[in-house]
Amino acid sequence: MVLKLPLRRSVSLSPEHQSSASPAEMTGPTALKMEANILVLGADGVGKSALTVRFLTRRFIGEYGELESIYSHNVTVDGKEVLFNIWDYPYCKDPTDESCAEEEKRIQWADGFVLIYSISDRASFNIICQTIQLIKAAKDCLGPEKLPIVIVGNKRDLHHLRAVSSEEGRLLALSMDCDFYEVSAAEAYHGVLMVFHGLVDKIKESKLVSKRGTGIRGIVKSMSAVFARRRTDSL
Ligand SMILES: Nc1nc2c(ncn2[C@@H]2O[C@H](COP(=O)(O)OP(=O)(O)OP(=O)(O)O)[C@@H](O)[C@H]2O)c(=O)[nH]1
Repeated sequence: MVLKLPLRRSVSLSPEHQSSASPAEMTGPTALKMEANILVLGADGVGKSALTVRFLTRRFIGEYGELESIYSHNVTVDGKEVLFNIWDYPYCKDPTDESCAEEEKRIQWADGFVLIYSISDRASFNIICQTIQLIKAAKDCLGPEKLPIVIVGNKRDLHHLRAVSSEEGRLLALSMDCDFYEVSAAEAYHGVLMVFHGLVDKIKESKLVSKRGTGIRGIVKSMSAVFARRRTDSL
């Protein structure tokens, strides 16, 4: 069965869209809505569509066919409405492939990242680390700054086929300074909900930190201007 989602939408990667789609708590009387662009990445078949559809519709339908991979939907998080733009995208195996050339733009577009592997597929786990490096490089964030990234081990229900232990997932997340969840999109909604709500919190935090950073830079700049003026006045 192929689910027809009423919430599909095409999102352009043009610069105008990038700026309007960044997470903004718009001020003023008109709106107080936050918008979050989320890129869901992972190897083929790990459950990117299943996880996304589970979050947005609470349903698991088994097969996802050729669904378009961008969804926009309003969800209430902690009593506030958030517009989620969620894009699920397969791991780029061949960097010469045309769609891979857009990878950097997709990363720039995103405010937060959900990196999925399947606990029954070690190869899908092995690519998580390099995907994080790719994101950090594209976001020009190779230092200690924390990017809103969550690592998700999906298909937890397949414990008899487990190829990656929970401990390995947790350790990877710890070493990469990311959050970690193990879920089953097939079996439960709550874990999936936690993933996206947790990510929204991270996105909010990172926005606050960058705002604060700008604030401090602004204060330093204006203080230097004052002192420079005093020095010239006293000459
Ligand atoms: N047992 C189990 N199967 C799952 C789970 N999540 C997804 N699947 C199955 O895994 C298969 C792939 O799921 P998709 O959501 O299409 O995976 P995807 O990562 O979007 O796949 P691509 O679009 O091919 O990259 C489907 O048969 C799903 O039913 C899960 O939590 N447990």
